[in-house]
Amino acid sequence: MALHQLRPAPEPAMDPETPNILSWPDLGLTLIIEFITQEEEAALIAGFDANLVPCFQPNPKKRISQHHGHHFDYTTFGTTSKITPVPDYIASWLPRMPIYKDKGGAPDQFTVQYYPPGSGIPPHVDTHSMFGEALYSLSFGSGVCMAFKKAGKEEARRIRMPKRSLGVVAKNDGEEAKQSPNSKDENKKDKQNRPDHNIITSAEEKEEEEKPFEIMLPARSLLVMTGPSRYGYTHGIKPRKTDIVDGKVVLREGRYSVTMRSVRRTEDIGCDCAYPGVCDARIREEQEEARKRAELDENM
Ligand SMILES: O=C(O)CCC(=O)C(=O)O
Ligand SMILES: [Fe+2]
Repeated sequence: MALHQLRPAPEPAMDPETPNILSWPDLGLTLIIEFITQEEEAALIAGFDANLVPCFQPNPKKRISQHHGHHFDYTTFGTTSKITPVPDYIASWLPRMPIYKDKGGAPDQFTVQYYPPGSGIPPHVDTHSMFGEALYSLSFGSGVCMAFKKAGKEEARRIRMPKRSLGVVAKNDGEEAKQSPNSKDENKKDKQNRPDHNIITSAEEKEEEEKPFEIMLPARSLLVMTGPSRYGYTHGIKPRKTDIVDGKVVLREGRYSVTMRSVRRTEDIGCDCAYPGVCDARIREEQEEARKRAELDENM
């Protein structure tokens, strides 16, 4: 993302009692610095590496993901029926996580990803209907700038495009190298390297209603997205080799993250957020109504 396309990041609020917590209350965004220790970080890296499929030859330009707990489904952007145990290198610090009972409760879906320098993840909104409100991202190995953009007309249009979202198979964005030692099926299904979630690619991002801004996520920090940042903004990582941190160009290094979500129970599936334009639940309802209307018209 060229610098001129960005707006300055909003200033975080800081409580002198907890200087390691930055928050953007208007966005529902919280960043906890040094959430895990260096030892926990080393254990996470060792655990991830040990979990790589033997002889797996990763594409050095693509990110690699591993799933624990409920497995992420790259077809529906929800979860598969597969559940595997959460490894100790994650379970050990989980009790320290801030849990919001009214925002989905404790996470039970864990995606660990490795981003080689230069790689990223396209701007997207994680599926509203499938996961609880609070989304967590723990960064380790290295930091990275994450871009946020208020979803506008363009995002609403894109999310309605066939094969881009709403539980239909998405097109290959060539971004992610998938390997999961736990599931050959997932690898097969994901052969085409499907993007995560409701992807809004940047290539045709023309009409910028509000420019994106970036926030630096340092190694060992925990980002929590709720409210507007979860439901009404896209988040993503621009594929590039450098970031600007405190006005200085910083070379990116390999970054890992654990994305944590809580899977909504069947009776809770749905969404009544304030962002119907980019809400898969509302769009599905909208499309269902349109289909019924068309059927009625046909029968008249
Ligand atoms: O790597 C990250 O911090 C975020 C990944 C993400 O947004 C996702 O998996 O939905
Ligand atoms: Fe995401």
